[in-house]
Amino acid sequence: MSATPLPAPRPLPGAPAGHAPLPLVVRSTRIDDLPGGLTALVDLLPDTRPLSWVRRGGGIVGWGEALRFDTFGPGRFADAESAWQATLERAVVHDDVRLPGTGPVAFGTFAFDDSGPDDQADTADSPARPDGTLVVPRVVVGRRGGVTWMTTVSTTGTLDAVPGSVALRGTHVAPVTAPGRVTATDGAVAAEDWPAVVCEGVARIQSGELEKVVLARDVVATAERPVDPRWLLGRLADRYQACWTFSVAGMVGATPELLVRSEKGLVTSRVLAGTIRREPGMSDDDALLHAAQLARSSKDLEEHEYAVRSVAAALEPFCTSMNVPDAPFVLHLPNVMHLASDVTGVLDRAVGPVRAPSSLTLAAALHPSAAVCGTPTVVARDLIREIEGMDRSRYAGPVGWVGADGDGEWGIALRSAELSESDPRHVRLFAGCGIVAASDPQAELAESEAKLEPMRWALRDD
Ligand SMILES: C=C(O[C@H]1C=CC=C(C(=O)O)[C@@H]1O)C(=O)O
Repeated sequence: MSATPLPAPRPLPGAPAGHAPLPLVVRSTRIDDLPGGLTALVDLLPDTRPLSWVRRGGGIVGWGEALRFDTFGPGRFADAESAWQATLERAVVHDDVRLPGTGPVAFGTFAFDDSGPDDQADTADSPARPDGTLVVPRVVVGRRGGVTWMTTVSTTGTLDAVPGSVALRGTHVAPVTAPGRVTATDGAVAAEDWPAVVCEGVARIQSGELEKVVLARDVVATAERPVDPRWLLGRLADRYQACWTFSVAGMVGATPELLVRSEKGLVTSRVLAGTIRREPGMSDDDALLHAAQLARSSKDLEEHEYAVRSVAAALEPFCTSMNVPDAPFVLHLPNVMHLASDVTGVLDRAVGPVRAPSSLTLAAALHPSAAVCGTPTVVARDLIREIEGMDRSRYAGPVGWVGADGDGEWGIALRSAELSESDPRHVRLFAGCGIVAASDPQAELAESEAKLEPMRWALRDD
């Protein structure tokens, strides 16, 4: 698919045809009547198109669409950035809170690859699926430290009359519905056939064509009832506390991997690669033994090193100084443990035409890291296209949010699922594994099952 011109934003309600769009009027105010707890934010969400970026009870959730931009092809990031900048130019902002995530905010989700599958439809009946989506919600509720706020976005050119807390009390949220019985079937490549795909990846690496490739598979889950994204979000936010629980335009998950956070000139990336399974019910002592085994595994350390190098190389041009840890730590999650490195840098304010690059621009520069693609990047991406046999859609692409000053947080959409637009009972779950010369295909299949566990568990009706 080729780049298409920047799509015009959907017409604003209240905007007279042929006239310049009305300004977006954005107001953030403190609110103080929200209970504490890991799911307090996601519990506020309505069932339709909920937006979420939540971790350890903090973060932001949103609902309603004041504006939405869909972008396509290789220009998916740049077009979204231009649309966001144009939106900000006509925004009138009253921000009484002034924290990261207050004021105007856009949630986004982007496809892994910049060329969709050849057979992707593009007709009036079935328009092409966008490769990037930015949504400016009508309402955002956020929490950071002890401060909770609400942002409202008006497209009628006037300040909403009702202040945050009052508006929140008046919000009616439909009860969350459980999915009922869920059955899972093979996705594009059957589980039993997937080791052969990994075998091919290993053979290409051993032949010297490349050093690492990340290969993924999908599973299709069908629920008895339409899947309520809030069912998934509440369970994930509660259990996967070290992860960022996200929901944007039908892409839902709890990712442990932060592609980039940009905040007040400091950039951070949590790089993950190298995995060991954590069996259900494993004792803390056994978990520590497993962690030590992972930290010594040369195969996992090699996988990790490629990922760290790719992130450091992509961030370097934007930074005046950087800290790249010499050795990873082990991140403990309920289902797996990962080798992890937090790469940090100080943003060079002089880079970029007018001001420092936004978090979205940084995410675009970092994507795809070797945690989800491979080394060298282009060879790995081509091999994925050639042998993976699956449309990744937005799995392993950037997902997160950007604010008015460009600061924001973008994760990699892992441990994720894509809700079907056409049948709300259908969900695609994804998992992938970094493959190096020493990878064992059956062990990678088992690892992919462990990585599917969070979404399988989130879909469970118990
Ligand atoms: C590609 C995925 O995980 C990446 C992140 C952490 C560890 C990984 C690994 O050990 O292979 C992967 O690089 C996935 O969860 O689908």
